[in-house]
Amino acid sequence: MKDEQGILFILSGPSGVGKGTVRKQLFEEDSELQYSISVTTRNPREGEQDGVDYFFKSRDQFEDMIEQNELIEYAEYVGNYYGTPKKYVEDTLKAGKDVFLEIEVQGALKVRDTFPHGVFIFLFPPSLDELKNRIINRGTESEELIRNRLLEAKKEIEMMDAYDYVVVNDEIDNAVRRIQSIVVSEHCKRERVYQQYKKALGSELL
Ligand SMILES: Nc1ncnc2c1ncn2[C@@H]1O[C@H](COP(=O)(O)OP(=O)(O)OP(=O)(O)O)[C@@H](O)[C@H]1O
Ligand SMILES: Nc1nc2c(ncn2[C@@H]2O[C@H](COP(=O)(O)O)[C@@H](O)[C@H]2O)c(=O)[nH]1
Repeated sequence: MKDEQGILFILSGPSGVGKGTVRKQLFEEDSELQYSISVTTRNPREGEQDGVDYFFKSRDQFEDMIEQNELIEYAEYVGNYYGTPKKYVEDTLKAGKDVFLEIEVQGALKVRDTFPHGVFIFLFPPSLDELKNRIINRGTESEELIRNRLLEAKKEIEMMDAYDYVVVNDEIDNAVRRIQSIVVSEHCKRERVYQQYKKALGSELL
């Protein structure tokens, strides 16, 4: 028996740890989760598409969305805004489907306030050297931006105790398997709660 509401999963962690890579593989293998596409004011990277990777907006457009209360959370991260559209998340959860966010740490902590039953997963690098190598080798940021993202990473890693799960992204396949196990486990927990209620209320629920 499934809960009426879907479950909100939040994947977070420092820049370059592999959130996007792991999320893409997870979605190739798991069609049950719904990805919430974020809004950002940063410029598209080569190959990124509006409405697929992000909704790309100007700062004015983003600030209008803030004023109109259209975002569950937003953060200013290394000079650009990033935010999660409220309507898509609320409607999808209400329809009983699980929603998956991939966002940075300041924003994730704000989501806790409005979705205390969300499942917060911190993706952790096998080492800080490896984290640095991954950002550098991705080749999408200038040296200055890489330095700023690494400075943020240190602060972000300090916040990992606020999460429900920490998943090490040593190998992509391993990290995906771990997240899939979390998804299954969270469904089982909710199933168990339902069974307890069912037992307590007896035939009224049947
Ligand atoms: N397990 C892994 N082993 C080796 N390389 C990896 C692994 N996971 C991701 N990578 C590589 O690390 C780089 C950063 O990955 P990715 O862009 O997914 O990180 P991210 O956490 O989404 O970063 P950002 O927050 O900056 O968007 C990419 O070049 C990706 O191919
Ligand atoms: N607080 C939010 N953070 C978000 C959101 N969407 C993405 N992100 C995170 O921003 C950084 C930088 O992303 P990049 O694409 O420029 O590398 C990264 O940690 C993303 O996970 C969001 O809606 N809210």
